[in-house]
Amino acid sequence: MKTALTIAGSDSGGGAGIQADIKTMSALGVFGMSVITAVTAQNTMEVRSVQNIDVDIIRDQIEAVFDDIRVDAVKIGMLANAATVQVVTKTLQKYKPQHIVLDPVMISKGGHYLLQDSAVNALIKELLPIATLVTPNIPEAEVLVGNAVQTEDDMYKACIRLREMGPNSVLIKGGHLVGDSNDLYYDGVDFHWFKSKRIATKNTHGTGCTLSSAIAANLAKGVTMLEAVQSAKAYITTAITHSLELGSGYGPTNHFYDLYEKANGIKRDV
Ligand SMILES: Nc1ncnc2c1ncn2[C@@H]1O[C@H](COP(=O)(O)OP(=O)(O)OP(=O)(O)O)[C@@H](O)[C@H]1O
Ligand SMILES: Cc1ncc(CO)c(N)n1
Repeated sequence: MKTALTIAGSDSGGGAGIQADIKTMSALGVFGMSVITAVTAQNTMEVRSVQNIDVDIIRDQIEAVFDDIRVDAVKIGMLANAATVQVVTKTLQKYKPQHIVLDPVMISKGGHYLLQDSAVNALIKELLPIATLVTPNIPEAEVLVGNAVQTEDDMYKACIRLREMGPNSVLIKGGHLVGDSNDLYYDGVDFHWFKSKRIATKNTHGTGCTLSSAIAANLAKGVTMLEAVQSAKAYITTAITHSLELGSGYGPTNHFYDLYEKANGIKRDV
């Protein structure tokens, strides 16, 4: 069985973070493993409090997995602070996984900081250069490139700038723009739009986590990056279409695999 490792924060509400990642990996038939960087007390409405995990146990979790189990792809989400960014980078450099999908999580939908401002530099200087793919949303892309990203033309420019910062490829997600929900991919040679109509729902908690985990799961199965992003976009679109009316805030996406299978005529390959 193919495997994927998520390095991210826990969301007690189950819609984002580690929980969304492992649900996505399982739905796509990949064995999910986790390194927890922070524990958030969170629901569909808010992040109430956060306990960051000590860097020693973060390093130990990564080593425990890699020293024993084959890791076909890594997904990185919430990293909380600069010390965590540094220990994750250093430990991954030791094991050199083939695929690292970096979702540069910064702020929750409710406005809570999930990455300290002081950690952004470390993320740019240390982690971006070892990423196979970086998947910022619009506000994250703006922070990383240092200027506004509001139009399609801005998205092209930001992709080029982000690629110069070191990752092999870039996917800027358009979920935060008005109009359709189109994501722009760039690998240094070609641009590619992954398009979907905007689905009229407030239940989009964890969409970024789900998308990046689906990409990592697909890469673990050995498809190309373009194919991995293409089918992950189909997966997230189905998961949002059938998102769940749970809680009073931003409800979670739906990882019921049969929906994805039916919507896309795809058969489970495990
Ligand atoms: N209302 C929507 N309809 C269709 N697709 C959407 C919608 N909202 C987001 N998406 C898609 O979901 C994926 C995640 O994008 P988004 O910009 O929401 O990420 P994010 O802000 O990092 O998510 P989060 O922080 O909740 O995990 C992208 O492929 C985006 O196009
Ligand atoms: C733990 C965690 N990671 C990521 C996000 C972003 O959706 C969140 N809300 N919580």
